[in-house]
Order: sequence, then C-alpha cells, then structure tokens
Amino acid sequence: MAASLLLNRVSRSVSLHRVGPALVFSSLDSQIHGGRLSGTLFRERSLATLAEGGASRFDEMVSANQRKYYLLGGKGGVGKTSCAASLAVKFASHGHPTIVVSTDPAHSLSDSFSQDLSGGVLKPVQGVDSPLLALEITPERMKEEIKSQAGGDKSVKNMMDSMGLGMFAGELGDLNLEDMLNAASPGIDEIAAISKVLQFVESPEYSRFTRIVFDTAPTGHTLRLLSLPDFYDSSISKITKLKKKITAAASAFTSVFGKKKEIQEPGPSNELDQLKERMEKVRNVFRDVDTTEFVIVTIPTVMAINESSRLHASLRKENVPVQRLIVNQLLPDSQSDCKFCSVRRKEQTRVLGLIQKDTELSGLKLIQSPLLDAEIRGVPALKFMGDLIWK
Ligand SMILES: Nc1ncnc2c1ncn2[C@@H]1O[C@H](COP(=O)(O)OP(=O)(O)OP(=O)(O)O)[C@@H](O)[C@H]1O
Repeated sequence: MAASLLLNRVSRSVSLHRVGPALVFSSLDSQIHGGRLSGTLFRERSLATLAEGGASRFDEMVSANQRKYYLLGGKGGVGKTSCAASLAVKFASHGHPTIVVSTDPAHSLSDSFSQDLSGGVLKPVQGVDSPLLALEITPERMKEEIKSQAGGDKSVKNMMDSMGLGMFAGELGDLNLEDMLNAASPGIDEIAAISKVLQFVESPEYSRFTRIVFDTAPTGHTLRLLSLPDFYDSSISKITKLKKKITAAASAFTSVFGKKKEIQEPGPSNELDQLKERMEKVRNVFRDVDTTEFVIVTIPTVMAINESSRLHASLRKENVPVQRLIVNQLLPDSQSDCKFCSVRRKEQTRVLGLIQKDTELSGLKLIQSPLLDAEIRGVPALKFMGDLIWK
C-alpha cells in the first residue's frame, strides 16, 4: 500500500513521508519533547534496531491449518487489546477465519477496532478480508439477566443453564446465587469465558474458525480463568463425595427410624461425568502446546517486567504453554533526542537487560514493539501495528 494512502487511513493526525532513504512516520501532536508536544520522527532504521531482539516468527503462527488458540495477557494498560486485535487482523488477512474474544470485563475491543462490537454476541468486524468475528463477553449484563430470571428463589440453576452448564446445577441447587455471583474465585467473568470456550470447541457452527484470539483481563482474572477447569474438577469430586455421604446418612436414618423411602444408590453420575469431560476439554485447550499459546504482553518498566515474570511462573505452574514475550511501547531511536526521551531510552535499555537476566523471561522469544506516535484505533491502524509486531 502506498505510504501516503496508509497514512490517511491510519489516522487524521498521522502522516508518512520519505525523507532521504528513511521512512518517516510523523505526527504533529504526539511526541513529548522537553515536557511539550512536538513532531516525531519514526525511522525505518529505528525499527530495524528494535527488531534486533528477534522477530515474532509469525510464519510459525500462521502456517498450520488446524485450529489454534492465542491468549494475550499481562498487566493492565500495557497494550494487550492492541496486540490481540492486531494479531486477529493479521490472521484474517492471511486467510484464517478468525474470532477475537475479550474476556476482560473492562472491554476495549470496540474502542480498538473503532466499531461497535458490544452486546455480548459475535459481531463481524468491518474492513477485514477474511471473516473476523469479535465478541466482548459481558458478565455484568449476564449477571443482571440471571438475577432477574432467577427471581426470588435465588437458585443457581438458571445461571448455570444459561451458560450451558445446566447439568452442574442440580448439584449446586441450594447455593445462594448472590454468593455465587459475588464470589472472588471463581468469578462469573471466568465462568462466562469458559462457557464460550466450550462453545467454540464443541459447536460445529464455529468449526471453520481456525484462529481464536483471546484478549484477556489483567493478570489475576486470567489466572483464575485458566485454573477454573481444575477448580470445577475438584468441586465435582467433592460433590460426588458429599452425595455419597448424604445417601449413606439418609440410608442410616431410614434404617433407624424405619421410614420407607427409596434411597438412591450413589452410582457414577452421568451428568457429572459429562461435566468433568467438558471441563477436561477446556483444560486441554489451555494446556495443549500444539494448539495453544499464551503471549505475555509487557512494557519496559521494572514493575511491568516483575509482574510478567510472576505471570510466567504461574502459567508454567498451570502448564499453560508460553513462547513469546512482547515488550510494547519501546521508544524508538531518534536523531534529535530530548532529555526526557534519552533518560527514558536509557531506562528501557536497562529494563531490556533485566529481561535477559530474568530466569522466567529470558528463554522466551522477545518481540519488541515500538511506541507509536498515535493512538492505535481502527482496522488500518491495527494492520499497521500488526505489521510491526507480527513478522
Ligand atoms: N505501541 C503502542 N504505541 C502507541 N500507543 C499504544 C501502543 N500500544 C498500546 N497503545 C495505546 O495504549 C492504550 C492502551 O492500550 P490497550 O487498550 O491495548 O491496553 P490493554 O493492556 O488492553 O489495557 P487494559 O488492561 O486497560 O485492557 C490505547 O490507547 C492504545 O492505543
């Protein structure tokens, strides 16, 4: 695409020119320069330097025809949505029918694509060649719907039914809905996300989608989401044990008081078995190195790197495959460096050094993503960012 055309499509405030041999990405209004705003020079040479840390090996990510899941996660505000959306656009541009799903209760997919993707249903993203569907899971709306459906009895059943987990409901029927909805772990956000994953895995309707990209919530939520299938698994075992105890107690009661009531023998429960199987499917999706990858997104600050290191340790413990680390918002080289920029650049060089020394992070493929001088909004801007990151 001609540079000037791209320029117009990326943003009204951004322009691309050729200055000598260098490609310049310039904006009139976004570079902080000595505390004031001034023009930016964003040079090809700078990008080449940034890319020295290693490319993403996008060829490996795009080549297989079989379904692949990519989960992008990290600390709040580091650029998870921009990276996830740009990856989804890139997959779609390479002919993969793709779904991008936000599991973050504070969604920003609509903002990122600059299109209305809200409402909790899959919506087609406009302006992309292959089919690209987007979904913002809306637990808040779901909570309200469930509460109103459940009415006065506060049963969990309606909630579980509405999420395709109805067979679990019989076992949990007496739990208080309010407690369940407000529970810290697992939360409804994670349950809603799991139920969507199940739909993608099981429903023939979605089988043609060969890439599923998750824009996940900040770290804590995401770790709960990944450990949820195990949580269910252990809960199912506890429920089965509890069922056996209750049946045994009821049986003792009848033998003492001679009450004639048919006691059900504690046999294997079909419904629970089915649920266990479905949870296992989700767990396998999250753990399968051939189909799934969690990409950690971070920024070049000590705090973000420390959190990324802890995140990788937790993912390793959960056996979730991780290969790539995106360091986003790196200040590119500039010929006319202001004091502020040179201090920041020194600091980010030091932080990149910390990554190399960090035992959790040093083994990952490092993808360096530059700080762009315009907000990344809309498909053209996401394509532009995607071409810088995913190569
Ligand atoms: N490399 C970049 N250059 C310039 N702006 C960026 C870059 N990456 C992200 N941004 C901007 O930073 C803001 C936050 O990005 P984004 O929404 O992708 O982060 P996030 O990690 O998903 O945030 P949250 O945790 O709040 O969901 C957005 O305005 C986005 O356009």
